[in-house]
Amino acid sequence: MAPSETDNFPSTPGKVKMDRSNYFGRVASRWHATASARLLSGSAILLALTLFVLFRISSYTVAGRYMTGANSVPIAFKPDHVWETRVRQSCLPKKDEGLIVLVTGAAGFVGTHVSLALKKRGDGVLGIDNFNSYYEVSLKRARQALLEKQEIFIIEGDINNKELLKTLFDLIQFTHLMHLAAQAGVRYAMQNPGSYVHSNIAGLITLLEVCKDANPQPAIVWASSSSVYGLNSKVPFSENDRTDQPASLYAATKKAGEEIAHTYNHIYGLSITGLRFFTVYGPWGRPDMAYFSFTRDILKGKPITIYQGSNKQDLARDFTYIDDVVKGCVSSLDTAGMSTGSGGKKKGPAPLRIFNLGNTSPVTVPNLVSILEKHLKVKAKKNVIKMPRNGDVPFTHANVSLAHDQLGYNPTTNLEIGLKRFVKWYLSYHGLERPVKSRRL
Ligand SMILES: O=C(O)[C@H]1O[C@H](OP(=O)(O)OP(=O)(O)OC[C@H]2O[C@@H](n3ccc(=O)[nH]c3=O)[C@H](O)[C@@H]2O)[C@H](O)[C@@H](O)[C@H]1O
Repeated sequence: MAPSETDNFPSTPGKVKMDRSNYFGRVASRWHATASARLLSGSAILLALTLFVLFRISSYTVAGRYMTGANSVPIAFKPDHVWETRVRQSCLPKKDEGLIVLVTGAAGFVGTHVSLALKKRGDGVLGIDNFNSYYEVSLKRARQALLEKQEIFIIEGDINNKELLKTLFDLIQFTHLMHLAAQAGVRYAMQNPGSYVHSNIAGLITLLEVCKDANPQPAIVWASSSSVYGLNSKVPFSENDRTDQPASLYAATKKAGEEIAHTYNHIYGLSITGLRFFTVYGPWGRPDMAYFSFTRDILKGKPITIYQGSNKQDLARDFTYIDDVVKGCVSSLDTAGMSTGSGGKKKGPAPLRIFNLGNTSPVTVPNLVSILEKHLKVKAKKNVIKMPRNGDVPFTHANVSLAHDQLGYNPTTNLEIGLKRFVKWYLSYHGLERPVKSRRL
């Protein structure tokens, strides 16, 4: 029977339905055409099978030794002598009473800076990072090289790998966990929601499970986010303001993390401090953030998109410089107080804290762009559009009195100075002495 007209329409856009009878006829006639063709097809199948087996073996070996990617299932982990020695050396404090800190997300922006600061003052530091490809892996590798120069070892592994974490905690008595590994980015949550659940919820729980079983338990400091304030309109944001109206899945996972922290503190006596970071920026920063991607595009002469709120209001952020945030992190570790449990059992109440780490002076996005234009000596091509419904909030503004009182936190870097340092780093990292292809201001 002749095929009807509709049979030849694509079933899915881009996929064309095959005329099966003709297809098999064509394949059959080709198959019987010559003996050499048969031989060739046989070899191709054999080659494909060999390659498949080799690929399976090699991916098992690599993943088995070093771990798996962000969304894969962790598999067996076998440490060797060299690996153990590197772990022990990295964890060795260089001063009496030095902390021994496991830093998750150590190849990330904040993780790199915190690891360096701790090592510099003589603490033992071990990093763990899964080197996922959310943004340029080359930047994470460059940060890793920076840490290696200071004898900080980063284990390539995922925080969902419980076996790997248990191996580490059996090997080393960590006094503290600085948990900075996360799926960051507010808007990306609409594209890849699963990665937020994987890292910010499942990964956090895996870590807490291992910490509560450790003996002694470490004290934990971890990165929450200013985004938990969501649609809260009371300014400046204080720690006891509403955080039950998240505007993005990213914010919702960070808020969930705060509740999960409460549970583990309550049941197991883990000392836990959550830090609400306010749009942290600076050298070695994250390419997905506005100040970084704007710099890249302005230098390339590409237009940048600036979002505007309702009634054409400019969006504003309490941009916070990395050095100030690092001081807040280190001070949080120093003041964390002990976990009280052992063997999975709580022995008494332990600290449970939340702090804002912001700058206390919001700056609008157009102002951020003006400062960048000045430092880059290039005029930006601006495309101003209404803020899409993408999880963004109109503004953030931190009240940091609590962190000031309890951590001695005192941010001192304004956006003008912080961006100047960032631009200097950006140009030298990319080997650009001064902007090229630019329209001078
Ligand atoms: O404090 C946090 O907890 C979060 O801070 C950061 O989120 P945000 O404050 O959203 O920073 P960022 O993306 O740099 O956008 C800055 C501004 O530029 C605007 N923006 C952005 C992109 C663009 O193309 N145009 C634009 O106008 C945009 O609308 C916004 O007004 C971290 O990424 C996040 O991981 C989390 O840590």
